[in-house]
Amino acid sequence: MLGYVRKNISEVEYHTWFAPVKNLGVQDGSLVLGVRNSFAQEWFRKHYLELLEDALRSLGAQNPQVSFQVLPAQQDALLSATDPPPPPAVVTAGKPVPVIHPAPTADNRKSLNPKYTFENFVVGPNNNLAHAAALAVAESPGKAYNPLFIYGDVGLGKTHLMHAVGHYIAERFPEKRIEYVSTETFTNELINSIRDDKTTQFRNRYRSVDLLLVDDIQFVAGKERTQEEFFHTFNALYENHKQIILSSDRPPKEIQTLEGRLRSRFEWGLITDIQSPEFETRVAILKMNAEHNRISVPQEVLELIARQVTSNIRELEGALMRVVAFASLNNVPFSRAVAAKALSNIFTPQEVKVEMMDVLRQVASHYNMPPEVIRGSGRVREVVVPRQVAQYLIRELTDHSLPEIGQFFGRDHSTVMHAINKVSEQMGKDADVTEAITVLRKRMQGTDDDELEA
Ligand SMILES: Nc1ncnc2c1ncn2[C@@H]1O[C@H](COP(=O)(O)OP(=O)(O)OP(=O)(O)O)[C@@H](O)[C@H]1O
Repeated sequence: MLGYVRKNISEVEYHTWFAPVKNLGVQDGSLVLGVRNSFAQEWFRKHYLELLEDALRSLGAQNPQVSFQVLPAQQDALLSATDPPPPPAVVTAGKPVPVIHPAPTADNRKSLNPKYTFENFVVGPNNNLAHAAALAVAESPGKAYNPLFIYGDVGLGKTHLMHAVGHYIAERFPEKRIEYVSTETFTNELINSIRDDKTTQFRNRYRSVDLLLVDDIQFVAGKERTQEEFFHTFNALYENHKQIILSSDRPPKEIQTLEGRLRSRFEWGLITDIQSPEFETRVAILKMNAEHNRISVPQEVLELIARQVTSNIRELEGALMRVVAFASLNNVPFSRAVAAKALSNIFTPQEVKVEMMDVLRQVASHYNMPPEVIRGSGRVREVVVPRQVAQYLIRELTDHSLPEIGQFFGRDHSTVMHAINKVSEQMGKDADVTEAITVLRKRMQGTDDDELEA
């Protein structure tokens, strides 16, 4: 099947998407393929389903069916070495599928962040040109665009893309030498080599690589000796058709005090920029991040975070981690209100309107039962009381009308009215109901700082 697929798509696509796929066997007449996350799952459904079915047809299948299943995370860069190991195996049709251990990190990859791969890079209108150029370079290093110059503001994925090219080449050509260096490190190493009389070693090291990735090249501005050295490194690599990728916060023509001969070299290949991601891309990045950390965060919470943090992806990821840490430390479920509170230093909490779903989730968590049960048709007291509490709090904390609340619970507005009256009567008399209302009200209005921050 893979042979068929490979003949029909580019090598880059094949390596990006198909190399990590696992065969999980046949289930109910459908071939199940394991993919790394729900983003990949959607991508496969959209772009490769027909191709895969054709591949099966070419092998004689009459009515080919293919489905995709998200594999448990294997090696996630966001998890630290001390995190517990991923779940042991996926069980499909009764048979355990062994977990595939990642290949040992090759020496030439040690300076590359394992998370920064093409697969983990969300493509949107803001970065699709840079992404396409990086893929082209990864496929034909030294031939497509040399150098590739990627520029953009802080935290928008320049380093990620550079490393992705590095991983891609390292996987396909393990013998190739790859060097990733920040301009600052390059400068410091040069200074040390001059001090220690080791400039020959320094030169040999950088001039003998197959792929040189240099981050933040704008910092060569005003450093004459570094520019001189880099000029010779550049020439040596370029003449030998070795690939160079440079990142910067601005295009070459805007780097002040950059020697003309270097500037013109930076412009020889392709210059491409990365812009700030728009809302949908930000949500997709957050979703992917949450999945990598094996945390299920409701869509509306991801959207709230994506609306608040708009320009820097590193900050966007930081905001998600903050919300996750906050919810887990305070042992409360994810909700827009909790996210707003966790991020209250970034924006003011009153900007966030409490939604019916938020209230329901908080009530469900308080009573330790699934939200659907509270919203369902059960009539036992254990369910009726939380339902009435939820309706009471929704009326108090949101702008929704009785009919709207009724609709949310699949009931009539008079039932909601009855629930609200009932809870009002019990306040101050029934200890459990009084406590539930007090605790939940505080939590959602964000006034119990002491409790949440303790
Ligand atoms: N399109 C994307 N999809 C998924 N994650 C992304 C994307 N773009 C950026 N990131 C993530 O955002 C964070 C910041 O990205 P990166 O370090 O590559 O930014 P940068 O542009 O090199 O920033 P700086 O200018 O500070 O060096 C990283 O964790 C990276 O994985």
